[in-house]
Amino acid sequence: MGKKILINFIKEHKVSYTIGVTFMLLTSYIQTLFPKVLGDTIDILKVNNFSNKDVYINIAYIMLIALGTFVTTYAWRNLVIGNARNMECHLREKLFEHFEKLSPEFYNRRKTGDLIAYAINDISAVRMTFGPATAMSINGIVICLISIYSMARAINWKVTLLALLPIPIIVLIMTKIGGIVRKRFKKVQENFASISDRVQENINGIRVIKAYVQEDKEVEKFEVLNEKMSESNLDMIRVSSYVSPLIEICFTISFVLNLIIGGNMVLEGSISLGSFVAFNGYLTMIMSPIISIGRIITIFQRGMASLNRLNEIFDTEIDIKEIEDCVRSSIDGDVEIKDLSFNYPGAEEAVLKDINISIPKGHTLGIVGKTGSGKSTLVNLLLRMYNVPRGKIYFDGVDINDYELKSLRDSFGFVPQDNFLFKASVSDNIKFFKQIYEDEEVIDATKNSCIFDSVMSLNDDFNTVLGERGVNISGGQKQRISISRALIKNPDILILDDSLSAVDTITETKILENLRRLRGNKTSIIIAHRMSAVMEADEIIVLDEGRIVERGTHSELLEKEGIYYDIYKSQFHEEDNEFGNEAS
Ligand SMILES: Nc1ncnc2c1ncn2[C@@H]1O[C@H](COP(=O)(O)OP(=O)(O)OP(=O)(O)O)[C@@H](O)[C@H]1O
Repeated sequence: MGKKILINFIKEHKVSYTIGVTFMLLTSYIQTLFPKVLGDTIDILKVNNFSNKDVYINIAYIMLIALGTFVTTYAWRNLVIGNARNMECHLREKLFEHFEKLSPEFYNRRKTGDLIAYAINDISAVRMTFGPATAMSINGIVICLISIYSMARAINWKVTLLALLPIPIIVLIMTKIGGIVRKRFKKVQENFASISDRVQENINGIRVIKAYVQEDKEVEKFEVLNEKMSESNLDMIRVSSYVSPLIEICFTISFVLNLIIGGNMVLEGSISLGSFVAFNGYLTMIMSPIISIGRIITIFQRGMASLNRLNEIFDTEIDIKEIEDCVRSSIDGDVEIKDLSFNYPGAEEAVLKDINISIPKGHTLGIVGKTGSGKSTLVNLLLRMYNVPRGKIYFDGVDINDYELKSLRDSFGFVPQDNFLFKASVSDNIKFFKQIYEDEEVIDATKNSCIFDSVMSLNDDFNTVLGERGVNISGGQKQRISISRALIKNPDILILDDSLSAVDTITETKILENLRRLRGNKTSIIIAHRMSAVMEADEIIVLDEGRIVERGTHSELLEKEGIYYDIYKSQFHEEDNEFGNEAS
């Protein structure tokens, strides 16, 4: 898939690539004219009473060569290297698009740092391969071919081949070293991913780390990773450092051979001094691309390793798929769950068992139960965060799998348990960057979720920029801003997953009153640990180990004197005690 994206990109840009490569070939050709003109000039100057005109003509040639090299290099660099930058941008965009489509399950399995490394390092390594390394290869091959041919013409094939004798040895060394570099580079990338993962985790969890005084321990752990990273880099450098000196030695041998044989030929008069100078000019010219072979091979090896890593991600199937003729309309509000059982991918035990629920449009369902009983899993399935078997969940009589994902999820206003705020203004966090809402609507949403006064007391009220993950406001304020984000949508189905847990009981009562007023004819699902949040619901289900063990209205459940009754009693007993203590 990653390779396919690249091939398609190259096909789409074939015109600019063709023009770019043509200019590149032209540059290489023009560059190889220089040693010949220089040799000719020396032969002219060597003669007594040389013609000034001939020298001026050759100087003009040299100037033209410089100008030609400048113009053609400028053109190909803009086209080929420019295309490589565009390719990088295109690849990153595709990767991000792919990331957005992958299910939460994928992110449960992967390390964040790893994914960041894909988006930064690997894509950059691919760009280097298809930009500078490809350009250097083409340029090098052309220069080498023309130079070798010109060397043979300047002296002869025998001396040329003798001078080039060390080159196959150089290529062999390069290929061997390249293989080792690739393996060691993979290790570097893996270590980089671990480092970026740790940094990310530490930044996100800095409060917990500080609260548990774990800073020194974390620094120690980081040092171990950093050492490993440095070690793997040094391992790579240890091998790649051989490259330049080995090549230098090989070329020195070439020059010595050439000096002995070519110098003697000049002395014997079988070749002119100009031809000897031109020959050496070509040999020097070959040196640069041959020296670059090491770098080029390393870039190619890295690029291929990165492309393989990217391919692995691009080939990760988007496991939540839409059918072809999917329903593109939004949900009206009827929810029907039939005999639903669910296992997390790869898990043996079901976390939901034989769930049957019917929520007519406009009703409110309350869900309570011990932690880990499956409440969040149930609402996540309603949003199809995981695949749901056919015939288990229906909205307005239509199977969940028949809905277009966008229409399905757009019908919900979801406040997840681990609500998330962006590093953006309060207003943008509520609108979710959609400029379709009026300021009045933002204000109403905050009033209904009882956060308006708190927002107005912020430095820049609705324009106050929240810290990453909303750190400059309290947990309860964060929850209420997240509720505002759901309410402004006026969704067909509202889901609050334990979203009132950090709100005091008086504010909770106000928010619930507002919800009842606003959502008279709309469906709502409220998950809560505090019974006060679900007491008014049309139906309450009690989950225990993935099963519905009790259901009914608040008063029906109290009459049953089961789990619900026990939790209710314990909570209200606590509150009575609290009030009692306060009064005393
Ligand atoms: N991504 C996951 N992969 C595998 N198992 C999971 C995953 N998410 C949750 N579980 C497991 O599924 C069970 C139900 O979890 P869930 O989050 O639905 O419970 P919950 O009732 O919402 O709990 P809480 O009240 O603490 O939020 C738990 O045993 C949990 O360990």
